[in-house]
Amino acid sequence: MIRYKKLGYAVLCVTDLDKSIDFYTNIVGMQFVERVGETAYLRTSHDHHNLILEQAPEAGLKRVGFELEKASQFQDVFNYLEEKGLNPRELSAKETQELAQGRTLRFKDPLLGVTYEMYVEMMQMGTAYKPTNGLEIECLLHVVYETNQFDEVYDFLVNTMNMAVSDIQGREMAWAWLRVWPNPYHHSFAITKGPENKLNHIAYKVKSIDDIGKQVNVLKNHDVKIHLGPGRHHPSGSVFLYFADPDGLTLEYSQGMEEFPEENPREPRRLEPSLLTLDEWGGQPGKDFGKYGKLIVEDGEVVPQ
Ligand SMILES: CC(C)c1ccc(C(=O)O)c(O)c1O
Ligand SMILES: [Fe+2]
Repeated sequence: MIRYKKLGYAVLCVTDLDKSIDFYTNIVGMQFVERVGETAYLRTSHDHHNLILEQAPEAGLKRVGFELEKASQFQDVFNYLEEKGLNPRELSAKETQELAQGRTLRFKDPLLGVTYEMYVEMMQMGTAYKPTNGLEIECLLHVVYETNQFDEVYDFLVNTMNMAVSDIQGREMAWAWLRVWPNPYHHSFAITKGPENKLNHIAYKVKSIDDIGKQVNVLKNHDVKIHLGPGRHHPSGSVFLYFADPDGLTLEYSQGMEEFPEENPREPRRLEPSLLTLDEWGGQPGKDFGKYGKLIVEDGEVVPQ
């Protein structure tokens, strides 16, 4: 049984690392930690990193890191993933030291090829996170895929990765919002049915509604494309704002998401597939919403679409 502390970090491949470091610090509000060669570490908390940016020929999502609830659980999770045939690999001491993490394992999503990592004891920085531009991010909140293997990916995330279902959408399910139980947030992962296997967006939780309002003006002043928002999602109840990073990847700022108790959580709901479910305030996503971002396989291959 996997028990998660949280969705800890994502690794994004970017085509111009300097430009992306500038964007994720000065526009998004993350704090730069360090750059080692073609890899940059950024944080939104005491953690050493909550986002890694890697210079690459194509933009997309390469890895997702989950922090386990307890270090004592690490070996059991390793054994469980091995039993499931996922071929986990424990990182060497050199690799974990580079990452500033304790014991860490990696395995590939058998359907989509993205690497998942489970780690414990990420190094805690001596100073509190200080937003670079005054907009306060609290954590990486969720990763969303579009997939043409919806039922299989759903089955894997729920029955193998042990994610809990918070809500689904459609008569024939076409959206699912999943939480990394017992972490309380409504979803740390979501999937939507579509023609491709790709990244849809990643979301960061901001501290207050003011951060969303202020960000609208920051984005306008810097000519950054706003895809949708501000608006309110019906599933999680959060207020959101979506915008494009320098490679066109869709990022979300989110505030006020529903939190679930560990004991006796409410049942998942089957929600109507309408635009008003996605935005109660009636917004329509721009044409580039969720359009860019490959799912990148660690050894360099791109997963077939
Ligand atoms: C991608 C869509 C528009 C979506 C829908 C609902 C929520 C939520 O309830 O929080 C999201 O975060 C989304 O990204
Ligand atoms: Fe989202």
